[in-house]
Amino acid sequence: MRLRALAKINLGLDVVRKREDGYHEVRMIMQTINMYDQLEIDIKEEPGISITTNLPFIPTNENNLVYKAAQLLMDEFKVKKGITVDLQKFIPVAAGMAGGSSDAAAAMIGVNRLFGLGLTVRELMERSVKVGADVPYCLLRGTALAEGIGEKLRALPPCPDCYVLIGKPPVSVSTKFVYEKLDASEIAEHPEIDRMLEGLQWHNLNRIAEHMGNVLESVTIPAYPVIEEIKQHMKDHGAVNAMMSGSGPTVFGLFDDKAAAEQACEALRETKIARTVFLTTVFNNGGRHR
Ligand SMILES: C[C@@](CO)(OP(=O)(O)O)[C@H](O)COP(=O)(O)OP(=O)(O)OC[C@H]1O[C@@H](n2ccc(N)nc2=O)[C@H](O)[C@@H]1O
Ligand SMILES: Nc1ncnc2c1ncn2[C@@H]1O[C@H](COP(=O)(O)OP(=O)(O)O)[C@@H](O)[C@H]1O
Repeated sequence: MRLRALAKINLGLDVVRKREDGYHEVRMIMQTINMYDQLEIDIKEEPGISITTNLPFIPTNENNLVYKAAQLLMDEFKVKKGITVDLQKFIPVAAGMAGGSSDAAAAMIGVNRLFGLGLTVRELMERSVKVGADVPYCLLRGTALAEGIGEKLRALPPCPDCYVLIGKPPVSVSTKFVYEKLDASEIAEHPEIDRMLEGLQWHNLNRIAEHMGNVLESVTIPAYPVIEEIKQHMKDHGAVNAMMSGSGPTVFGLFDDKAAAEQACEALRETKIARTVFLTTVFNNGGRHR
């Protein structure tokens, strides 16, 4: 069975407070984009989970989020057989795009279908937060408000169609490191998530873009100033707005004009400040995972 694991960007990311257990309560506007990893999942007679991948530096053992997600369901339902998973990664790793979380979500969809477990997407979402805070959203997809640690989700009116330019500098960022460095009581400026919600309600891309903000930039950008350079480059080349996604270091720029987006993409490639440069669109089909 072949499945696509789609990447996300955070159109807005606010941190409300730090909890006793170290996790942070957030208010985020999530958006799925048309950039994806591909999973080929099949049943094998012998028990166990065997993972192969095109990237030599990511784990193929129980540290892979695909392994964790599949094992969670296979243990609960006492599945006797095993699975093989071939994971073709195209989403940048440790980039703030939820690549691993989305692979985990796809693995849960796959195991549920292959073994006929009969769980609804909602039931998978409830279990998936154990694998990672972003996994429930990766199961839901589309435009959504995420609260709690990211697992309390409300589907929102879809983000207006637009072009999304991705630029990832050649550095990797650990989500844990960024949250640990953030002082939640000292956030200078909180993004106006409610204004963004209005923008979505009115289907107004400019209104949404105007209020984009990510409090984690205050940790990641001082560590990697190249992020600011990429943002500025996108804005100078016609982006309606540009911002860091999640804990970074990936920057995305939103464009309402295809020609401008293509020119900005070419110009960013030429600078070589970003290693991965990719032009895509927002994904709003929702519904069925394929
Ligand atoms: C920042 C965000 C924004 O969408 O995404 P990424 O940059 O990772 O893509 C998420 O909040 C990341 O979610 P996710 O990557 O699933 O987090 P987890 O694996 O559950 O947690 C990794 C570490 O981040 C911290 N963490 C995570 C989520 C949260 N709400 N508060 C936290 O403090 C915890 O220290 C945890 O040990
Ligand atoms: N399926 C997976 N794909 C990518 N990384 C994974 C996966 N499973 C576990 N990891 C580990 O998780 C770390 C962060 O993964 P990733 O999901 O790409 O980060 P982010 O959520 O910031 O985009 C990596 O450094 C990698 O070692």
